Amino acid sequence: MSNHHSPVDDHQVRISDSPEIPPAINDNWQARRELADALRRLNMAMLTADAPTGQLRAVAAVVHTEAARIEANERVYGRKALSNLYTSRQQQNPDLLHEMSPASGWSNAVAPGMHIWREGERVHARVTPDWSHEGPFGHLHGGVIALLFDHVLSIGQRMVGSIGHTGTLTIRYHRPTPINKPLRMVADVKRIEGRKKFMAAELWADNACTASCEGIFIASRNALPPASPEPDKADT
Ligand SMILES: CCCCC/C=C\C/C=C\C/C=C\C/C=C\CCCC(=O)SCCNC(=O)CCNC(=O)[C@H](O)C(C)(C)COP(=O)(O)OP(=O)(O)OC[C@H]1O[C@@H](n2cnc3c(N)ncnc32)[C@H](O)[C@@H]1OP(=O)(O)O
Repeated sequence: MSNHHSPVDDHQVRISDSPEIPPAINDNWQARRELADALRRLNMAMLTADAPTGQLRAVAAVVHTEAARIEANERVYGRKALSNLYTSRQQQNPDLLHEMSPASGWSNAVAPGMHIWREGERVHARVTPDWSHEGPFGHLHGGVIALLFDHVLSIGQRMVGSIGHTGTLTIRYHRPTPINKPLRMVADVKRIEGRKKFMAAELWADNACTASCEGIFIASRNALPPASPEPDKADT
């Protein structure tokens, strides 16, 4: 599982070129998306309903029972192991990051479900955080904003080669960011110096830029040079 020459390599992560969320890779992952949606709904219901104590305990018992049903299957821990499992079943390069990421994964109930796509030399993102991401009353948690920036910039690196680690993120919070409405993000690469990519991004709600971010991402020593014509061969 640790073979870094595996055909499944996170550095191959693709950026969509469509503002529409692509279909799940198969029916199993479609079902995972549906379960993640149900879990988000449950979480939101718990956070926003004046529910009686007995009802909350009864639902907790049911959910534990249902979780045990799923836990009884063979366990595969981590995106890499799961990707390798799918590859061994002849499904090419399943790109599970977009399903499993804690920032954008449609099949990860803790993610706010962000979609990222490329237009020209920029990446765009759309996300609608909700009450489960509240920080200041009625507004988005600053740490969630940092998560969204980190992820959009990380994916944006694919425009110019492979993905490197986040080295530094510098965020300026201009004004409180609303929740429960679609937010837009845009990111691009400002310059490349050796293994360092200098990136920038903005977060927009309606017609206001509520936060902006600069990020320095450091490519691995073994990564191919930036803007390689064959970025998919980048290695760890
Ligand atoms: C094998 C790693 C490949 C990277 C893979 C990364 C992510 C996974 C890949 C794909 C997943 C797909 C999508 C990912 C989606 C989300 C991921 C979000 C990204 C993250 O969530 S990722 C976790 C948070 N992240 C960390 O957990 C980093 C911990 N840290 C380290 O792993 C090292 O610290 C590292 C690698 C940062 C540097 O280590 P190093 O040894 O390669 O660097 P070195 O010292 O050689 O410096 C070389 C030049 O970078 C400058 N420099 C060094 N450090 C800097 C810094 N922090 N800020 C600004 N500049 C820095 C120096 O000043 C020098 O600059 P100069 O050349 O000009 O002198």
